[in-house]
Amino acid sequence: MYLTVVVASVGTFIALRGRYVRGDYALVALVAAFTALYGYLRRMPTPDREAPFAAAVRYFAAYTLTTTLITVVYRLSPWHPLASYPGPRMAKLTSLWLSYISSTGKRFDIIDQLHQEYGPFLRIGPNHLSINSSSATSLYINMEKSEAYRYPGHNNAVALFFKQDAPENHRARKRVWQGFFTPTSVAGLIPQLDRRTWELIQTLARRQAEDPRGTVSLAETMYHWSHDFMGDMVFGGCNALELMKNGDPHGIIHNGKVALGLLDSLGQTPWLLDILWHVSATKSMHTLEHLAAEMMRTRVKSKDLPEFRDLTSYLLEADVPQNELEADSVVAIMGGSDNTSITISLAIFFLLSHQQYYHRLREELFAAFPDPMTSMQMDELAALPFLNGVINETLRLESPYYNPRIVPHGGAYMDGHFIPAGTIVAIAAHSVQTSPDHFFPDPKEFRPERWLPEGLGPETITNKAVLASFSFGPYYCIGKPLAYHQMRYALTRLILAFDMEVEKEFDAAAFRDGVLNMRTMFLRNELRISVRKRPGVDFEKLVY
Ligand code: HEM
Repeated sequence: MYLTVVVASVGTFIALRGRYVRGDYALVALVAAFTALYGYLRRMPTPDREAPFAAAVRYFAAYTLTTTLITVVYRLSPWHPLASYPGPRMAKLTSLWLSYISSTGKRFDIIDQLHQEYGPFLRIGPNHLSINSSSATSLYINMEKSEAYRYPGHNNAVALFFKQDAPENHRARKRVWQGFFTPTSVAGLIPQLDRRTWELIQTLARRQAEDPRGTVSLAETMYHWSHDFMGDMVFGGCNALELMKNGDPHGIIHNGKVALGLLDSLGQTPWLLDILWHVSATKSMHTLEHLAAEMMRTRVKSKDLPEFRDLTSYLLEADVPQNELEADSVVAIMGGSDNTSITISLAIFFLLSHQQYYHRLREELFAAFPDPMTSMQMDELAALPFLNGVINETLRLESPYYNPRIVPHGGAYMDGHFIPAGTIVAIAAHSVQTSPDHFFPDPKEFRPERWLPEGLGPETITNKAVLASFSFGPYYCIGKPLAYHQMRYALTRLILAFDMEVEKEFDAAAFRDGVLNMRTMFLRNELRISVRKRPGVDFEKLVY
C-alpha cells in the first residue's frame, strides 16, 4: 500500500507542477479521495485489524507528507527553473511567505532590504521574481496579469483590473471606459469636483469646530470627499452616499480597504484565497461586492439622472450585462476613490512636516490665484511646476504598488538573465522609485524640486520614466489624467482656503512609519490637523 502512496504522490507532483489549481476544488477533491479511500478500506480486510478510518488517516497523511516533501525538495533543488535566482529560503518554499509579508503592509520595505542583500533579481516565491531594475518597466508592455488579479470566487464577469482569460475582453471593456475618460467627458465632471471640494472645505471647518480637541482627521475627511465625488462620477449621485454629511454607516471605506488588502496579500497565494472565499475571513470582500452591486442596481433603476454623463451611462450604452456592471462597479468604487484621496493626505503630511516646501507651494499658488475663491482651469493647474513636483514626489515615495505579471510562452530575457515562461514577475516599484540610480540626490527624502527643470543642482537625476504609480502598458491606470486633476485641484483649493498645521504632539516619523501599504493604505496613526480660514475666503454661504 505504501508503494501506491508514493506513486500517487509522485503522480500528483508531476501532474500539478507549475499549474494553478483552484484551492477550493482541490480541497473538495482531497475530501472526496479520502472518503473513497475510507470506503475502500472498509470493504477490504486490514491485515493487522486496524480500524478502517485510522488506516485511511494514516495513508492519507503519508500521501500528503510525501507530496509535500517532494515539492519542498524540488523547490530548493538545483533542478528548479529559478534555482539560480537568490532569495530567502522560506520564499523559495512557499508563496505563503509572500502573502505573509504582504499582510504586514511593509512588503515594499522588506523586498527592498532583500534586494540590497541579494541583488536586483530576487526570488520571492517558489515561482516568483522581484526585479529591481528600470528594465522591468518593459514587463508591463506585453505580459498578462498573474493569478493575484483573479476576481475572488472566480466570478468570470468581464471587468477592468481583474484578470481575464481572454485579453481581448479586457481591451473591449477598456474602450468603453475610455469614452468616459476623454477630455470632454472629464470636463463635464469639473462642476461636480468643484462642488464636492467646496463641501470638503466646509466639512473640515465644521468637523474641527465640533471636535473637543479643535482638530480634524484629514485622511478620514479626504476619504469621505473622494467617495462622494466617486458616487457622482460613477453612479450620477443616485446612491446619495453623502459621506461628508453622514459619515460611513455602511462601512464602504473600511470594507473596501480590507477587501483590497486581502486581495493584495491572499492574492499572492491564490489557492488559499479560493478556500477562504467560502468562509468569514473574507467577509469584507463579500460586503464590498454587495454594496457595489446594490449601488449599481439603484443607479440602473434610477430615472433621476444628472445633466453630466456618469461612468454607468457609458457602460449601459455599451450593453454591458448586469453581472458585469456590478463587477465593474467594484473596480470603479475602489479605483475612483482610494488612491487619490490618500495621496492628497500624504502630500499635505509631507508639506506640513517640511515647512519650507509648504511655504514654497503657497507662494506659487497665491501668485497664480490671488483670489482664493476664483475658479481654476485644468490646464492652469497642470502648468504649475511646484504643485506637480509635490504630487509626483508624494507618489514616488508613497506608491510602492505591487503589480505582478506572468512571463509568456518562450520566456523572457532581462539584463542578461533568462526568465522561464510561467514565472511571476514584478518590478520592485519602491526600490526603483527610491534608488539613487534614478532619483539623486537624497533618493529617500521628500525633495519636490527634483521634478523642476533646474532640479536639485547639476548632479540631479530624475528618471521620470520609472515612476510606476499608475503602472504601464495595456493595464495602466485609466483614471490617471482625472486623478492628477483631482489631486492638483483639491490640494490647491485646500491651500488657498486654509492655513494648516499638524497637532502639537504630532510625531512625523512615527506617522510615516505607520503608513502600511497593501495596494490600498492603512494608517496606524491618525493625521489630525487644524485649519484656519485665510483672508478673502468665504465658503460658509455656499450651499450644496
Ligand atoms: C492617485 C490616484 C491613482 C493611482 C496611484 C492609481 C494607480 C493605479 C494602478 C497602479 C493601476 C494598475 C494596477 C495593476 O496593474 O496592478 C491602476 C489601474 C486602474 N485604475 Fe487607477 N489609480 C489612481 C486613480 C484612479 C482613478 C481616479 C480611477 C477612476 C475610476 C482609477 C481607475 C483605475 C482602473 C479602472 C484601473 C484598471 C485599469 C485596467 O485594468 O486596464 N484609478 N490604477
